[in-house]
Amino acid sequence: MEKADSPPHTPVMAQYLALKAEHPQTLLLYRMGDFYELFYADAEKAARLLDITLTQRGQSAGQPVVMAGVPFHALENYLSRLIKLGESVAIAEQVGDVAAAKGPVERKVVRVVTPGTITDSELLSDKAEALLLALHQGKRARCGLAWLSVTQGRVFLAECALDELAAWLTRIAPSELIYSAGVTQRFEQQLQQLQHQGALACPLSPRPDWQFDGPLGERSLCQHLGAASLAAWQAESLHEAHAAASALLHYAEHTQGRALTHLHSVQVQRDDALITLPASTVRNLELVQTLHGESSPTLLSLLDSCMTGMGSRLLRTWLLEPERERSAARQRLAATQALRGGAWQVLREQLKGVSDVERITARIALRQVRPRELLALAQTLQKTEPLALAGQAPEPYLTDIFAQLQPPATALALLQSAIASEPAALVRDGGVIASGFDAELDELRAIQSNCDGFLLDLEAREKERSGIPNLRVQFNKVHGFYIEVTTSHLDKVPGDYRRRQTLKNAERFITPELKAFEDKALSAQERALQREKWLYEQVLDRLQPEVPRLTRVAQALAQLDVLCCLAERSLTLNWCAPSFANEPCIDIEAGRHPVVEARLAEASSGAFIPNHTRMHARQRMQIITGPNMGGKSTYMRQVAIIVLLASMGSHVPASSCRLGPIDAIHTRIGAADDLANAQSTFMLEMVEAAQILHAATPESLVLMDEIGRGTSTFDGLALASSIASHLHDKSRAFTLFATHYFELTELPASARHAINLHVSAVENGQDIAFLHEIQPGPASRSYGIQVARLAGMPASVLHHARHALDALEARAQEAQRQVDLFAAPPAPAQATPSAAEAALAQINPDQLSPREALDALYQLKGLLRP
Ligand SMILES: Nc1ncnc2c1ncn2[C@@H]1O[C@H](COP(=O)(O)OP(=O)(O)OP(=O)(O)O)[C@@H](O)[C@H]1O
Repeated sequence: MEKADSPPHTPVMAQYLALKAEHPQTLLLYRMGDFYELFYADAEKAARLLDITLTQRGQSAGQPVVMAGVPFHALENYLSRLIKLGESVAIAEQVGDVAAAKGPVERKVVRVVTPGTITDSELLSDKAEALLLALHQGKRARCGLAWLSVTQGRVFLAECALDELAAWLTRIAPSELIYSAGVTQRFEQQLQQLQHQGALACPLSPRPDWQFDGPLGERSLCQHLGAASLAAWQAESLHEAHAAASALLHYAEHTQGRALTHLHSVQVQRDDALITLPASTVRNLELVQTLHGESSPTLLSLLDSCMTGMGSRLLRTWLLEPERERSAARQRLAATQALRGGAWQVLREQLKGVSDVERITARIALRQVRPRELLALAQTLQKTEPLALAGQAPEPYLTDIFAQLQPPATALALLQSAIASEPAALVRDGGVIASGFDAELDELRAIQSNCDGFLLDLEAREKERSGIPNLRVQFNKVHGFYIEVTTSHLDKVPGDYRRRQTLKNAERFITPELKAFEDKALSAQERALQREKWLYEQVLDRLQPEVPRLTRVAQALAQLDVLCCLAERSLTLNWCAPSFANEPCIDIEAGRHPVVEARLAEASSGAFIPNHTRMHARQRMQIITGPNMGGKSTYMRQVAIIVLLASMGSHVPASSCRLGPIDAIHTRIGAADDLANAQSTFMLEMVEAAQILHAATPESLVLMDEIGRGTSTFDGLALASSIASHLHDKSRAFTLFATHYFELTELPASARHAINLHVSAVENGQDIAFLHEIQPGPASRSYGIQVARLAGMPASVLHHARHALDALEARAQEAQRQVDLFAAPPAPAQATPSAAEAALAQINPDQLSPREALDALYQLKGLLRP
């Protein structure tokens, strides 16, 4: 911007540019009076994004200064819009003394607001966590992950193989991802591809490579935990994750402008500890988003009746991170069962209006908390005290939760005595500290409030002294205190009056007594404000040691809220408690799809038809046939949803459910074209199916819906039959396989762990009615033309189709030739060895002298020549 021969920048612009140089990737909002200004390219970008006016003012370094600004009081509104657009914003405030400054007043970037590190309640969704994730490209196709929500104070670590990254990223769903600028180009492309595919819906920012320093990350984590090693957290050997943690902590602290003193725990997530839910499963089962990207109706939207944002966020985590080991699920079920007795109602009533203790606590630790948040915290802590006492329960998990609810007494007492009952929004406005908390503040305030009395008294005295009946003592911001005398009485003005201002019909005066009072009153106001700011900082200091206790209260509130929500949902929706078995099984009696059931109830369009599912070691595969619209997809999804709900420790929509160990839920459903990546529907279908065949184990649940339909009939049929055989023979996963290929119904004849099921429908003349019942055996036919009729297809087309169908069926019968789709294929032909390979096979290296070895090498090389 500054050319060699151009004049230098103005002092203000020089200061701005120095700050901007430290934040090149970030929009810099630079405080000037009542505005935050953006300059040059930032201004142009902000003008575009926020639709604010771009102006030019003056010149600096010989160039016009392009700028755009937002009023300081509307900052939060503009920030929230920028963050939603994925932008990061650095805020430079005036920190120096305006009066004392020579040249521009000192400014500093006090915080950087980024999508993954926001803490302001106004900018955060209360139902979802804002997570910052650092990703490290490790050795041998391993990745290190470290993530945190600044408002939670817990760091998560994980390591995974590169090909599992998509599933991890979908599950974590970060709001912002940082990675090293030194990763390979291929790695970076893969990340961008995940972003295109929707597995990663957040901004990606490269950070300097040196910040991804494993040993440094390990040391920083130890420091935060106050421990000598990470062994107690079983995190000492996760070197790739340590490198990610190093960048994570560096970045998070950089944005907050201070150390994260409230980081108190580290949790390692292992890929074998959680039930694998690949991105496609989360999408296909519409767990947290519909296929159209809306947040309702989904399983989460149906499940979430939590009273607090903390509860909603925890519920989402429980749903997306079910553990393979079932002790947590058992614990939650037992607690829910105890609450179902009636306590849930009372407790939920008390949880109403509870503030977001988790976020407020983090903001205390970061010293960003606002007065009204502290008031809300005090009110909540007051509530949790009786809650802790009321909730005596014989159930161990609940007893634990209630014990944690006991609020820290000192924190509560401090907040109650320190914070005014109706504090101003910001400390700088004053009126935040309660009266009675600090004698000096009370005294300064007394001077202000005695003001009115003194002025009335002075007015009366001056009226009497001067004999001017309409004399008035007043105050305005520009001229301060004055005595106003109308022109007609000017002759009576006493000699010690000094003129301050002349108006059309009056003169304004000051007296020595009034001047002395003015000095005292104005300085009292200024001093009271200073005192309040200081006291507020003192309160924050005294709250710091309480942060861990407050965090535990927050966690207990969140858990209680989720458990009460699960109790309420199970009663309202008539769900049953699942049980867990050690042997492989999925045994569901009268299962329902909860979201479809709710939709039917809402639309009053008939009752949901429950269906049973019986799968065990000797019955692992169901081949499901039947008409379109018959309910195959619904049935398969309902099984997966019930398995997932049971695994997270929720009741389930069924009359009974018994579940063996499950390590993953894989789904291959539907066909959404991936236009962004120019992958055809069929290609995508095969990619997903291939991933499943590689990953599925005998403890996995696999849903395959109409695999192979994206290509020609023979190709599709051939692929579908070989995929089914692989799942049955090799993976031996619990498989629900819905298909329109009748030929596949022959599989159970040769595959002893497979059975045929079909969805029932009845035909009445040309009409068809779906019964939505899963019944044994294959479907007799597919009713495609009847469904087309239901869809409103013109009668002439249906007539034509029916004729064509008759002809096709007749021809098929004539040409019927048994093809055994499931016969084992001959072994792939062995290629005959080449001359070089044959010669090589003859060589025994142990019997060769060095000379002979060299000769052999030349001979082999000779054989390679064309
Ligand atoms: N068990 C059930 N009880 C009541 N209604 C159901 C049931 N199962 C499905 N339905 C209704 O039938 C509709 C179609 O179901 P679904 O999409 O599962 O059919 P499908 O057999 O998979 O069809 P296609 O083969 O065309 O994909 C659902 O939207 C739902 O309204």
